[in-house]
Amino acid sequence: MTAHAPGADADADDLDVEEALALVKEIPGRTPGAPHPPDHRLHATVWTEARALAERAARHGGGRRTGHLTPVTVPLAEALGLTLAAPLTALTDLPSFDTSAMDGWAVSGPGPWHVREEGVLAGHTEHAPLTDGEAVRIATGARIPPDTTAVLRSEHGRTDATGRLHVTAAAGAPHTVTHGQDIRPRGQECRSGDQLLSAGTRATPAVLGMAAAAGYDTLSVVPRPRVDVFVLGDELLSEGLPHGGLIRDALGPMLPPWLRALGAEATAVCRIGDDEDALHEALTASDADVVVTTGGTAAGPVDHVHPTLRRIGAELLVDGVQVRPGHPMLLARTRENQHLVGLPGNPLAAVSGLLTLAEPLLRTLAARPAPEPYTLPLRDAVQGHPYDTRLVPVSLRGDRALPLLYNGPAMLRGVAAADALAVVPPGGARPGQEAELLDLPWASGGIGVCFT
Ligand SMILES: Nc1nc2c(c(=O)[nH]1)N[C@H]1C(S)=C(S)[C@@H](COP(=O)(O)OP(=O)(O)OC[C@H]3O[C@@H](n4cnc5c(N)ncnc54)[C@H](O)[C@@H]3O)O[C@H]1N2
Ligand code: MOO
Repeated sequence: MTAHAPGADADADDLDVEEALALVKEIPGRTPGAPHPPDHRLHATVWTEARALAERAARHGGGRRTGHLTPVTVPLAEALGLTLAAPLTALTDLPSFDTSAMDGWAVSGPGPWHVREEGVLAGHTEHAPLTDGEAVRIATGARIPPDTTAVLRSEHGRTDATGRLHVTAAAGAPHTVTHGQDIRPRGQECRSGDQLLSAGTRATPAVLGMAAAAGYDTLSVVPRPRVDVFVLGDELLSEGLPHGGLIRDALGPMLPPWLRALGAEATAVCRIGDDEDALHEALTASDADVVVTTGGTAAGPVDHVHPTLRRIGAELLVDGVQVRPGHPMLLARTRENQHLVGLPGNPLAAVSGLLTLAEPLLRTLAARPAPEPYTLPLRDAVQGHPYDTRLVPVSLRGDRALPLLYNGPAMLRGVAAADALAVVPPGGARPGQEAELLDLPWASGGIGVCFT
């Protein structure tokens, strides 16, 4: 199975005549073999630079040097998945008192010991000091009475008929009782004021547990960027079968959970037809940090994104990217604290725009770390575009990436079965060639982790 099948054919169809000719003939004045983009595409941004620009864009908005949104304080349970805005500093010693690590007896000095009447339970307040030769029953986690020298585990001791406690033997030798045995001393894990985690750490379930243990009720975190999604197009149906030239909206159901996996707060999708005034109204009314539009990015008669951006005086930061699919994608600063990512309408082109422009922008606003870049060899050859980077859905099989079919701009069939998108450089890739991979969030983090 290779990528030279339905999707690749569809992608080849997408080349204009000038580009297609460039595949087979040299351009005068150029080094043989070195392709040159046609003039009308020179303004399109190189793919890697577009990603860097999207990351930097966040740093300019609102005069934020770090690029991330202003931190907020939230209850622990609401911090899951967010980034800590301040170091997590212990508010207490841990353990906060000397505790027993085992169920058994707190003992003082060498045995045998006289056992006190009352037991000691976890969470109870301080007990009277032990005297030398004395023991008291103790539970795991209970506060150690003063002058305890060790804890004897319940399975290592027995009381005789007179109530005295003795160490039992194993394999002929008595269990040892060393000084401090099975006692967790106060401050063993940390002292009050110790830094447990640095700012920038992601609040995982384990971090929430650590914070609670260290005395926190709330955490200072970078909030999720709020995203409004505007789906453009008169031809879109929200239910039922395609009919009469109308098709199902594939992006409305896909974008909010995907944006959430990228760290955003995206709830409602606003369906706007091919109506320039409605788009203008929705855009000027939005107070979201980021607006994501779908469709209407090209130069067709009802492609209203560019005219609307001009109308509101937005600054175009990226206007077309040298990537397939998705080359008409755009990024604009609509106002001081708001950006707009214009995703092309073709569904896989929209995915490409999501990973090229929305991911770096949202990651920076949410103060998330950039994913570690990695590569794998491609199992099969992938046909390249002459000038543009290609993003091709792949399935990860052991230590190889298998390029998937049905990777044309209008298709989701490939990406729906994929674990990642392979970055294929201009000119294509040979079998076995290493390709950079962009993981799909559910493949790397688990679907539950991403979308809760
Ligand atoms: N003259 C040119 N035409 C086109 C160019 C070009 O460079 N010159 N680029 C092509 C490429 S590449 C793409 S991608 C599309 C981008 O078009 P738009 O962003 O303006 O999107 P639309 O025209 O609105 O739609 C394109 C296509 O996608 C379907 N679509 C739109 N929204 C959805 C949705 N939510 N769910 C499913 N499908 C959707 C729409 O019906 C169209 O078939 O422009 C090319 N044209
Ligand atoms: O057809 Mo277009 O390459 O952006 O999806």
